[in-house]
Amino acid sequence: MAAPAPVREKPAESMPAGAPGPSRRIGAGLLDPQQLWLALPAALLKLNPVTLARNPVMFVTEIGAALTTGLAIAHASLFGWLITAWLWLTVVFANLAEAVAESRGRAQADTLRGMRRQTVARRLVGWQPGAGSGSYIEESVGAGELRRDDLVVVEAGELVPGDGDVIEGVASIDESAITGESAPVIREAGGDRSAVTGGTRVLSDRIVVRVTQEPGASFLDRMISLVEGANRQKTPNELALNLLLVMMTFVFLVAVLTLQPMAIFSKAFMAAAPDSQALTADGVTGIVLVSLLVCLIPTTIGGLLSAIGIAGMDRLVQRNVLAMSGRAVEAAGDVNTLLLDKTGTITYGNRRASDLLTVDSVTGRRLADAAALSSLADETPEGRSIVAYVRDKFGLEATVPGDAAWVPFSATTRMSGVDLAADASRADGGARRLRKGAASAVAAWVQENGGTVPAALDVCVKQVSASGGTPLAVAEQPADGPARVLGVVHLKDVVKPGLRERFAELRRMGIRTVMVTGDNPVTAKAIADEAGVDDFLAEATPEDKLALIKKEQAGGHLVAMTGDGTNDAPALAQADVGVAMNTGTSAAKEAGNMVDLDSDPTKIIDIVEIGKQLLITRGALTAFSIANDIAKYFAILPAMFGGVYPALDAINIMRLHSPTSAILSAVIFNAVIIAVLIPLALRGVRYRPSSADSLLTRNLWIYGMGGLILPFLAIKFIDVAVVQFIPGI
Ligand SMILES: Nc1ncnc2c1ncn2[C@@H]1O[C@H](COP(=O)(O)OP(=O)(O)OP(=O)(O)O)[C@@H](O)[C@H]1O
Ligand SMILES: [K+]
Ligand SMILES: [Mg+2]
Repeated sequence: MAAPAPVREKPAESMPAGAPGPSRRIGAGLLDPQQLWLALPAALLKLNPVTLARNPVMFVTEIGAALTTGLAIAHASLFGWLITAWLWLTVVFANLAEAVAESRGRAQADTLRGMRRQTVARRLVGWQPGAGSGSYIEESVGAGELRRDDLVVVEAGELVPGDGDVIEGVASIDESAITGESAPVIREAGGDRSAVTGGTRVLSDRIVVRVTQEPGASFLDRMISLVEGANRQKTPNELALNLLLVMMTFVFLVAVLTLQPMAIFSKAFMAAAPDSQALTADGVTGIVLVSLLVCLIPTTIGGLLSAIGIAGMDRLVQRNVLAMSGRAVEAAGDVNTLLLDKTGTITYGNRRASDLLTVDSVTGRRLADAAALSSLADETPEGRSIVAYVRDKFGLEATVPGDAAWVPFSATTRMSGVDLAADASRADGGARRLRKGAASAVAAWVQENGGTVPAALDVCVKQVSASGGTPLAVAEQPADGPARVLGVVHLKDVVKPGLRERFAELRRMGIRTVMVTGDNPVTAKAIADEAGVDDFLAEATPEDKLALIKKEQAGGHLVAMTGDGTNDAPALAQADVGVAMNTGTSAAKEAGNMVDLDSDPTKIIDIVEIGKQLLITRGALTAFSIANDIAKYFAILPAMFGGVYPALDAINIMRLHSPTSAILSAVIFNAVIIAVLIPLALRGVRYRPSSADSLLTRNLWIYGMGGLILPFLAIKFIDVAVVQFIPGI
């Protein structure tokens, strides 16, 4: 088997824009008028009151439009029909915003669905690791029939039939169908790069995969429903804002209803004043009241709210991040602390044996033999690399001894090894126990078993660690004597490039980066310095990682965690934003609430920016919406009652042509502003790295003031145009 190629290298600072693949399609945020046109049928379907009822502001607007339609039919007037048309347009524009946001995902969902081809799976029955070919049977089944824990074999040229973890073998895999990245990636048994995704293609070698999905619940299925926004749940923030909008709508509804007697009263008055006939015609009072209500309720934000949320998710998908919950996207906007796993996240994650260092009088051969023997059943990449290194360097072909009890690696013990029974066929055939692992764990094991730890171990460990390598101490215990240290294996890994600049950027955004690793403090420090993180936690067990997150959260911080390993899973689940590397294990991907298809730890910067932008866009458009409703109040009220209550003339600052033109202009503005703001809702307001608070305040001011001033100018302008083009208004 060929030596595994390094994981694809990928500059961390730039995304290859426009690279092929399903996730990079429409230019981010740009709204092409054709998109609006194509989304129109979907927008019209959304007029169905049952669907619209989920959006209370627009639901009330639709009821209003239905009412004025009835009134316009009963008492036909140009004014009545114009208002009715613009009220319906208001609802259609709001639906259009949501439909356009959804349509961007739909195109991608179609591409993905095309990939969900029915493949044939080669299911293994009765298979055991290392089993010979006669001991199990292979059967062909449709990929759709695979269940969790089924075992399948996939060979070069075949499609992986379902999501799962590699449990035997190493293969290079083409994941471009999912990630849009054409360079093949390595997937291998045992380590943190074991997850494979259904629909990807094995390019070389042969792997056995344990299926981790139930039918219909694959990664691809989840990705499809995600990009379609099919079962998008409202986030807690959205629900809170929605509640506020409902309350405002209710208050204005009551306010407008209580105007009804006043309106009737003023109608009697106005009937006496022959110059203001317009508002006294039959049916007009109802139309005016509905117009007033629709202008006062927060239609702008009510119409754009859901599009803002969908667009935020969509922006993530365009950067190859799949967010499983909208809540996580919002939390990302407020993150203060970022924890990163070392191996596989900050480094490429293929730790390989590169040297052996003996202590005291131990011979290199003896250390090599012990290291290889203790690794024979160690299916981690580290374990396999040790066997391969010893074979290549010493020509030693370690064979599986008859009676061996394997001790598998665990992140908690940080050791692995084997207990060998006496074997006369070997030169050193006595029974013995071998261990390899983190130096502190192995040293403790040696002491527990009657041995002493030589000073030379510390020297070797420091030497390896100082270079950023991972030292694995190797020790043995003969049946009749104390345990002793044999030496150290140097495992090398490579730090991903470009991290330093990106972590500096995070610092500017007010986010502290902390590397957490199971490795020793010296290695951790070397890698932390090289990568430029703010802080690190070494010799961390999965429990330590979890505890660190809980501690940060107890201090009121929102925590993001990026990781790839099964041992990161509890922490990924606990974090407010848990980003799993796509190269990682299924456990990690299931625990987190986001998956980065590019496995780029600095992607969190984009995620945070998108989260902040989402929060700011929503805040800004809410401020704008409420401010411009206030302005409309000044346009309509004086127009309605100015003739009856001359005192109202004081607030009639707009001096619009006539009561009817004033009301029509306000309704037109109210509808058009939704359409005008669709691109902004989809693209998000401009974002520059700086603290979220000051940004939010600044935007609230800009959009609040803008929302207050703009309607005065725009309504005045529309009024002039209306009078110009529609005589008799
Ligand atoms: N196959 C193995 N056999 C024995 N010991 C190992 C093996 N792999 C790793 N170790 C030791 O256990 C320690 C913890 O490894 P683990 O992969 O759990 O780290 P981690 O917590 O995921 O942190 P990171 O991935 O950031 O390095 C390693 O630093 C190493 O000393
Ligand atoms: K409004
Ligand atoms: Mg790890």
